Amino acid sequence: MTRVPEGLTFDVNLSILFTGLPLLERPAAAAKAGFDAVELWWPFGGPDPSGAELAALRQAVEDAGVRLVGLNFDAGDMAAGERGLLARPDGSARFQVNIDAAVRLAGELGCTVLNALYGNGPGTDRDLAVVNLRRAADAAAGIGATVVVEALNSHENPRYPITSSQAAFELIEQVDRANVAFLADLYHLHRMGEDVLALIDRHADRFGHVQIADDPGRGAPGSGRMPYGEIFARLAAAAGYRGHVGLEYRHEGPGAFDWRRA
Ligand SMILES: O=C(O)C(=O)CO
Repeated sequence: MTRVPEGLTFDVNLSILFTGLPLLERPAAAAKAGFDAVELWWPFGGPDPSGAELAALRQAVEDAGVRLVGLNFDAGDMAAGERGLLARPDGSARFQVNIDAAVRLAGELGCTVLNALYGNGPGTDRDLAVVNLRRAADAAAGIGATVVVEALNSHENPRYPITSSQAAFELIEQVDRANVAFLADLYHLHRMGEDVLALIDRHADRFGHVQIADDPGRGAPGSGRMPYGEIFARLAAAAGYRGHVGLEYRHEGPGAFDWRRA
């Protein structure tokens, strides 16, 4: 049972929840479940989808009456384990093509958070990542959006080089753009042994977005051992962060959001 204080707003990640439905039916399912905001990993097979594909997604989001509040840039073949293109010499051209399409879609839907995953090694190139992040940030600035950098856990992502809040902060500092911030995915950080309560207390003002799941298992809050009652209380009290909290957990069958009613 998890107490949710006033002042926290949640959105549903439609790439990990409602996956039993076709993509275009998921925004309406989120609305029916009581949400007015959703987020997405890049949902297309390539970096530059057709106008018809983009229009269909836009229509589905608008018809459902929800707002897109987070969108990942194309991160390669996520189902095959790829986790971003930013720093990959063989993926950088694809990332650059995607910047336009992702920023355009985000702009049309009023989405102000764009997540750029770094890319798996071996062979990632830090300088390339910095160049690509600056390009993405400069394009995102044109629609008033922030680009976020996420740390993933190394148990599930053994070849992903950014696996701590500190590593993400260092990259963000190196990029040196006002609209580049940290995506605090509390599940990944907790799996890496970080003290997520202390992170919220000390660094909430550096968060551009927050995502949650419980650890272990990446299920709903309450399914694992993370102190979500306290996490929510600290997030609500933190002076620095007033954005959405993305529900990025797996759940099969009914009851995915019962923890909110508890
Ligand atoms: O790949 C993952 O696990 C993510 O959280 C991507 O945003």
